[in-house]
Amino acid sequence: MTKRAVLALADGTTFEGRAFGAVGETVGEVVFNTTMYGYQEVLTDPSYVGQIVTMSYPEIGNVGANPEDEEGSRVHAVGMVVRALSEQPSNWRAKESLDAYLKRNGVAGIEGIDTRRLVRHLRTHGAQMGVISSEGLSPLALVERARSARGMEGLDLATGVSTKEAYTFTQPSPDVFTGLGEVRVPAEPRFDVVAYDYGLKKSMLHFLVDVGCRVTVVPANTSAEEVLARKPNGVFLANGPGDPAAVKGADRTVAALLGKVPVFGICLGHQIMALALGGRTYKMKFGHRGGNQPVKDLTTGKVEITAQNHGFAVDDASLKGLAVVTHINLNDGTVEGLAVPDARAFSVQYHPEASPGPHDARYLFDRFAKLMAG
Ligand SMILES: NC(=O)CC[C@H](N)C(=O)O
Repeated sequence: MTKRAVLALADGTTFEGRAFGAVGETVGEVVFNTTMYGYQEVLTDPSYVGQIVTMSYPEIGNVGANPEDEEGSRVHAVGMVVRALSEQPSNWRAKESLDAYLKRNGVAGIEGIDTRRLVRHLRTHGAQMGVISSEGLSPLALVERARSARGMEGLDLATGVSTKEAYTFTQPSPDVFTGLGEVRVPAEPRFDVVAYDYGLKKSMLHFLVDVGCRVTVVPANTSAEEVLARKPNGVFLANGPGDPAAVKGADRTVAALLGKVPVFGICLGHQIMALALGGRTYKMKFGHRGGNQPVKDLTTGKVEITAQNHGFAVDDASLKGLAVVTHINLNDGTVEGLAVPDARAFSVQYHPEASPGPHDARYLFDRFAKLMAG
């Protein structure tokens, strides 16, 4: 039996649909993702903590869910909005339907929504707080609830999802992804890398291993001294949820590492690196989420199609004299990458590990390996 559900936005817009996944109520920032596949990687990416994800592609759930495609240890998004939910998964890797998967993870979804209208609305009026509820409250009461919910700015969510203990990671990408022979993993690791876990995606670790790293993952609040005491060949700054400027002490810690060891940052890691250099970050109107964002590598002139998931960005002007902008987004001109050659440090706002998305930017992991090889 399908239950009626409502999606209410803080600006007063409401949508009616049917509940799927866990029944109940959830509050989060309503954002949209334009990727056509990979909804399970999206849902389990810890960068989506506190967010309700709208998939702009209309048919979602077709390939069900399976354990290998999880990027984090559970569903981290707090809600999901889709147009047409497929109840009959058709894929040899599927273990359960998307509906069952969300139920088991305790996350609420709403289907039957005009996601084209919703996405256009968010694009025009900006990402905003919203509520999904199947508890029979009036849409007006739900709008009130969305209005009084706290937004993303100033929220340190990374510290909460970071690992509590350090651990070592040595597994290359699973065969299902490398079976085409495109990746040759060195027999022996060549580099010891410390990875700061701000809410990392598993694929990043696999890709580091693929280029010859033995990775030690450490909690977000690990001091620079502790990291340097491990004598790593390089430090990796991972992705993560929330406002980069709110991650406690991270900018000072990274500032203390820059110049002492090669550094590579992705997404939240990139934003934290910019802050560590003295730059600024700001909240975007609706962010970039999807697998089709064009980015130009200014160092080679090449354009790559990239996977992205971010709601904050680095302020270009704030980097003047502090770092070189190496990549820009061709849709809106925002900063997509920076480098500090003297410090052997670089970072990108987008996701070279894709998952989901195109693999055009995989070369960046090799770039990091080359930097460490000296
Ligand atoms: N994927 C990420 O690391 C996201 C970074 C940050 N939370 C943002 O929204 O911009």
